[in-house]
Amino acid sequence: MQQSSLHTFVDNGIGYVDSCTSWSRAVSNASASSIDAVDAAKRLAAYTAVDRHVQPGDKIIGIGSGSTVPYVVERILQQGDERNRDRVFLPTGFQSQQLITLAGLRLGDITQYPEIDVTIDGADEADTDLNCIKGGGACQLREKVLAEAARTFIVVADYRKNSTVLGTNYTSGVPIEVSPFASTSVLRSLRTKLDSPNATLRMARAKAGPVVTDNSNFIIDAPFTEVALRKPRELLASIKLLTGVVEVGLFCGVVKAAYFGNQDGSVTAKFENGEVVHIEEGK
Ligand SMILES: O=C(CO)[C@H](O)[C@H](O)COP(=O)(O)O
Repeated sequence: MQQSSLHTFVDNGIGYVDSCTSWSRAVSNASASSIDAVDAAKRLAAYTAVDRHVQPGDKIIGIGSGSTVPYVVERILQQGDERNRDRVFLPTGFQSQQLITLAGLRLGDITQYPEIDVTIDGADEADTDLNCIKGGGACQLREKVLAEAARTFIVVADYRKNSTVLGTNYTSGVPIEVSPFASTSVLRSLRTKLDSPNATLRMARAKAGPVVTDNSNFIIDAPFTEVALRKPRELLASIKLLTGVVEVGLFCGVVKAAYFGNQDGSVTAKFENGEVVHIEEGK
C-alpha cells in the first residue's frame, strides 16, 4: 500500500466508496504525493504508536479523525490480513468511516462494541499533562466517546502539536460543538461570561454558511487566555455548563500516551504519569 495513496484517495474526496470501487483500483488511481517534513512526522508518530499499542490481542479498535490517522490505518494494514481478519474498527466520523471502509477493514459501531481495546486519534495540541485540544476537524464529540470507551487512548501528532501549555501553537481557539438553535446564545455567553471575546462560529469553506458536524451541529472556536488554558479541566467544566453546548474540544485525563514525530526522525513519547521518552530514529 503506497502510504500517500490512502491520504490522496480520502483527502481528494475520491474516497466515496460505492459497490464497484475496489480498493486496489482506487489506490492505483490515487496519485503518489511527496511526503513533506510534517507528513513524515505524522507517519512516524502513527507507526510508532501502532507498533507499541495495537497488539495481536486487540480486537476492537477506535480510529480517530484528521490527517494523521490515515498513517495509523496504514500501519495497522501492514500488520497483515491474518491479524486484522477478526478485528472490528470503530469510526469517529464520516472521514474515519471512509478510511476504515476503503482499507477493507471491518466497520463496527459503538453500540455493538461499547468497550474498545484501543483508540488512536490525532490532536490539535497537547500540553505537558496530556490535556489536548481536539476538534480542529469538528469531530470531537464522537472522538471523545471513543476515547472514553477505550481501555487505552493514544494520541499521535507531528512536532507542531507538542506544547507545554495549550494555546501556545494552536491559536484558533477551543472547538465547541453546539446545537444550531443555541449557537447565538452560546456565543454571547462565551464572549460576555467566559472571557472569550473573540469566540466565532466556524464558517465552511466549500459551502455557504457554517460548518455542520457529522451530528448536524455547529462549531464555535473560542480563544481563551493562557491563564484559563493552564487550567483546562476547570475551563472544560465551565464551558460544558452553557446551555446548548454538545461537546468541548478539551480532552482532560483521558490520554494514556502521546507520540509526536520530530523533524529529525525521532519520536517524543509523553505518558500520563509525566514520563517523557525520546525514541531515536529506527528504534
Ligand atoms: O480532533 C480532530 C478532529 O476533530 C483531529 O484529530 C485533530 O484536528 C488533529 O488532526 P490532524 O491529525 O489532521 O492534525
